[in-house]
Amino acid sequence: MAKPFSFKVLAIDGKARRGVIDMPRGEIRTPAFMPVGTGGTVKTMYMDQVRGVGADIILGNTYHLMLRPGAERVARLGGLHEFARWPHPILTDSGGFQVMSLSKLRKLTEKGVTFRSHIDGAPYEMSPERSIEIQGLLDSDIQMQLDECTALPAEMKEIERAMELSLRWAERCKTAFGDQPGKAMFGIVQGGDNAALRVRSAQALSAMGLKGYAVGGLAVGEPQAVMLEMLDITCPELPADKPRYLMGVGTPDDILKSVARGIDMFDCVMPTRAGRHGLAYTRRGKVNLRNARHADDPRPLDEESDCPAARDYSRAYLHHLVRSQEALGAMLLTWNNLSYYQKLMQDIRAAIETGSFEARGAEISEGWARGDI
Ligand SMILES: CNc1nc2cc3c(=O)[nH]c(N)nc3c(CCN)c2[nH]1
Repeated sequence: MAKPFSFKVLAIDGKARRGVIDMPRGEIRTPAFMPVGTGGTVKTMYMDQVRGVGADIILGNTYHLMLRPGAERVARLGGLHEFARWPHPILTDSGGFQVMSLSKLRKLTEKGVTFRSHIDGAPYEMSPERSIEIQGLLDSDIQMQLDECTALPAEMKEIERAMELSLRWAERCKTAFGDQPGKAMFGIVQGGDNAALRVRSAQALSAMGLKGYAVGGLAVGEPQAVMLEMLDITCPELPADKPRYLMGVGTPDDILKSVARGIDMFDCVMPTRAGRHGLAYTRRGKVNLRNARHADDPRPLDEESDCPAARDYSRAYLHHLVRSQEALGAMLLTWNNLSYYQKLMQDIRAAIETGSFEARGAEISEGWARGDI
């Protein structure tokens, strides 16, 4: 690997950072939003469209790909980039979160987690070492440690146990990952909604000198205020010269407020999942195309957008597609939503560069509040 992994902070506005991650497969402009490509596909999108809306990196999932088509098979076929025809960076989640939220009959021990596939019930086990091995077979550029995400609300003792286990697993993942200059392994801060545990987790992970840090254990049902409070507590404990990735977040409002607290990377199924359910994200807020009020509306979603899905199709047509459950409905709305999310990130990056993040954020939020005429 010629080029090693590097992160540079180019501008700071308050606690918001504009940066760039440089990797052999390309650069990642931060703050960045990663479209979720769970099974090696960003559902209903061609990869050149995903690139076309401005995504620099997508997310893949160890859990899904190990079950189907299998990590060794993807490796035999040249790795995930070759398999899915996405030549740019890919971040893969480690599988722990997905095991706990999707699989059946799972058993968690110090060694790792054993579980049965939600697809065919076959038995599997996932240790920190196996998770890193699978992410290597996928040829993932940014690999996540195996962790245990505690569902909230939870007792402090339970949160503490999972946080400490995740720290031990971070050490094992660091050892298993070894020294791969062109790739990165990120640690994941746990600690639930408990300030002291969050600080302990962040400090212990920082001491491991990893290339990047995720804030996990959030967006699991807690109020936004609690999530933001945990960011206020956690971000200052993480190295300022390393990327910070808030896992599973979020709505456009979550993203604005989290960038303001020092987060650099996001992933969320919302834009893609909402697109498949008839929901459009626009600069004037959300539009539910299932609603009959759109049946005769000749206007596009956003005449000023540079995305054809937002500019060239009437709401009436989109309403028709959604009501008729036509595949094109999900395709156009997903395309619109990912385009809107990437435009939001582009606005955020530009605003931080010009020191106008707070004002621009207020303008963007007012656009949503004005609502869709
Ligand atoms: C939707 N909310 C949400 N919270 C998460 C926390 C973790 C978390 O604490 N750990 C890991 N490994 N993944 C998480 C994910 C999956 C991110 N694609 C989360 N998603």
